[in-house]
Amino acid sequence: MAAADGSLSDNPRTFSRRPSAQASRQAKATKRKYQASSEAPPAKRRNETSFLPAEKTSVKETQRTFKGNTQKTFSPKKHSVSTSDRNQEERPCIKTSSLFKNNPDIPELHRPVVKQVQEKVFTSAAFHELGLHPHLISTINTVLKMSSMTSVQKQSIPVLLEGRDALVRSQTGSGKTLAYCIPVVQSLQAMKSKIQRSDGPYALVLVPTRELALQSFDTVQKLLKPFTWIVPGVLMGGEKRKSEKARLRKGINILISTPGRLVDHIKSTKNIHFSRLRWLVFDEADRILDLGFEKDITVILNAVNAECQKRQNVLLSATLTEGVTRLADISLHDPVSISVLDKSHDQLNSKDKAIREVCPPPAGDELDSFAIPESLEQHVTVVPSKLRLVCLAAFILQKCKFEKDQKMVIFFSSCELVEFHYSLFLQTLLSSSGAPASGQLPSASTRLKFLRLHGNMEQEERTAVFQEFSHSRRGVLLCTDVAARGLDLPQVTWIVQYNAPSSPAEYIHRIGRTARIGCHGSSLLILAPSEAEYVNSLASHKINVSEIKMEDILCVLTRDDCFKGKRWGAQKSHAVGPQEIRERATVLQTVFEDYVHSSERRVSWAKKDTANMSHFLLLERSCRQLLQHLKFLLL
Ligand SMILES: Nc1ncnc2c1ncn2[C@@H]1O[C@H](COP(=O)(O)OP(=O)(O)OP(=O)(O)O)[C@@H](O)[C@H]1O
Repeated sequence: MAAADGSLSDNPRTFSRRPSAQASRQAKATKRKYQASSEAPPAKRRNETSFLPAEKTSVKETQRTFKGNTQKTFSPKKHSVSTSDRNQEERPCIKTSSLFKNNPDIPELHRPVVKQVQEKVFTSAAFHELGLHPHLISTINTVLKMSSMTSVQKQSIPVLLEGRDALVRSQTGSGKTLAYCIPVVQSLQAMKSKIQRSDGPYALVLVPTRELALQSFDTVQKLLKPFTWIVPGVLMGGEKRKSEKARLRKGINILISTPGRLVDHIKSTKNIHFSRLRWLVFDEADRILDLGFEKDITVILNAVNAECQKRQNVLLSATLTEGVTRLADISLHDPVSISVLDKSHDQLNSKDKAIREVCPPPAGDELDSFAIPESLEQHVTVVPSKLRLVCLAAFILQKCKFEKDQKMVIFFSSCELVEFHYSLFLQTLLSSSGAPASGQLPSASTRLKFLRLHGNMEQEERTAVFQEFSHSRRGVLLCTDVAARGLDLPQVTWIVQYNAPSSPAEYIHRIGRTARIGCHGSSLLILAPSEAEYVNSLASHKINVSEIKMEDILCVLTRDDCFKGKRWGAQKSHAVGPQEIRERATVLQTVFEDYVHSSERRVSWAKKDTANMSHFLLLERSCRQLLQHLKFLLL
C-alpha cells in the first residue's frame, strides 16, 4: 500500500523474533507470489504477521516509542522495567513492524495561543419587528420554525430592505441564507404590479456548488409558500438542459444557479433575459469570485449589465474580504459593509491601531478577522505518512463505532482519494463485524455507515447522498471540497480533514460544516510531520487548534478485537500497552493491504493517487509560498 508520501511499505509485517533464514525465504516467496497474482488469498498474507507477547512498558515508553524514528527493539537492558515486569527481563527482543520504523520525528507543536474572533450568533430581535408581510412572518415562524433573528439577519435585512448594496460577512452557520432570501421575497411580493412568471428573473442568486443550489432553492421555496405567483427555479450542472430550457421559457422569477450552467443557458437559450432583474446575489462570494469562476462570472455580468443597470448587489461569505470585491467589476453602488464581529474582539488596542494606521495588513491578510463558531472545538494530530490511514480508520472507529449518534464528514483532496478510501472502508471496516468489544455501546454493534460525495459522481447519486446524509442521525461522509461550503448538514459532530485544505479560508469553511447555529461540534486536522508548520499558519489567522496525540487515537484499536492478530484467535495475547497497539495497528494496515493487493487495479489506484496527491501538495504549497513572497515584495 502506498503511504501518503507515495512510499511503498515493502517489508512483510512481522513482530516475530529475528526470522530464521527459512522463514524469511518463505515470507519473501509469499510476498512475490502475492504480488504476482492478485488472487492470492488475503488470509495467507495475514498469517505472516505473528506476534510475540509484548513487554509491559510505562506510558512514557509509549510516548517515546511512537515518537521514535528508528526501529525500536525492546531489550530488557535497554529500557527501564517496572518491578512488575521484573520477570519479563528474560523475554527475547521484540521487533516492531515496519509501520512504526523509519518514521520522521513528530515535532512538538509550539503554537502560540491566540484569542479567536468570536461572534454572537443569536439576538432577541424578532422577525415581526421588521415590518415584513404577515404571511411571510407566519411562514418563518411556522414553516421554518424560527422566531428570533441571528445577528447577521438583524444587521443585514433592514439594510437590504432599504435597497442598499451590501457586503455581508458572518461566521459559518450563522444564517446568511435567510439574511438575503427574506429581503428578496419581501421586496418581490410587495411590488405594485404583481409579478408575472413570464417576466423572467427579478432575482439571480449565484452559488458555487450544485448541492448548495439545491439547498438554497429549498429555502426559497419554503419562503414563497404564501406567494404562489412568484416562481423560483434552479439551474445546475448534471440536470437535463432540456427541462431547464422549458422552465426558463415558461419563466423563473427567482433564479438560483451555479455559474457554469447559467453561462450554458446564456449562450444557448433564447428565453433567458435580465431586463427586470432587481437582485444579484453572490453567496460564498469569495469562492465564486476566485480564479476558478472568473470566465463564467465575466460572461454573466456582461449579460446582466447589458440589460439591467439598476439593481441591488449582495455579496456574502464567512471569509469575505475587501479584496474580493475589488476582484470583480460588479459595479457595487456605495455598498454597506456588514461584519458581525463581537466588537470586544474587534477592538484594536492603541498600539495595534497605530501599527495598522502606519502599516495596514497586506491585502491577502484579512483572514485575521474571520470568526469561528464559539462551540467548535478544533484539534490537530501529526502523523507520519505511513500511519495516516490506520490513524484515520482508528479515529472513525473511536468516534463512530464506540460513541452514539456521531455524524462525521471527512475531507479528501481529490475525487479519486474519496473513491479509494470509500471502497477500502466499505470492504474492511464494515466487513470486520467482529464480536462487540468490551465497553462497546449496544448501538455500537450497528454497522458503520459510509457515504461519499464528490464532483465525479452522477448528479442523481450526488443528490441522493446529500439528502440521505442530511437526514441521517449517524454516518461517515467521505467527500471533496464540493461539500466544503454552504452545505447545512444537520447534526454533524465531527469534521476530519485527511488532507490539509488549500487555504485558511477553505479550512474555516470545511470546519464550518459543524457547530452550526450554536450547536456543538469538533474538528480534526491530520498533518504529516512535514506539514506541522500549518498550525502556525492557522495561528497567524487567529485560529487555535489543540493537539491530539497519535497514540491516543490508535489506542482505540485495543477496544476492537476485530483487529487482533490471527494467532490470537486461539489464545489471549499478553501484549499490552504500546506493543499491543502497534500490533493491532499493523494488523489493521495488513487488512488494508490485503484489500488493495487483491486487485492489480487497486494497487495502481493506490500508488497513483497518493503519489499524485503528495506531488500536488508539494507543488501547490511551493506556489503558495512563492505567491506570499511576491506579495510581500510588492507591498
Ligand atoms: N433565525 C434563525 N433561528 C434559528 N435557526 C436559524 C435562523 N437562521 C438560520 N437558521 C438555521 O441555521 C442553519 C445555518 O444557516 P445558513 O446555512 O444560512 O448559514 P450560513 O451562514 O449561510 O452558513 P455558511 O457560511 O456555512 O454558508 C440552518 O439550518 C438554518 O435553518
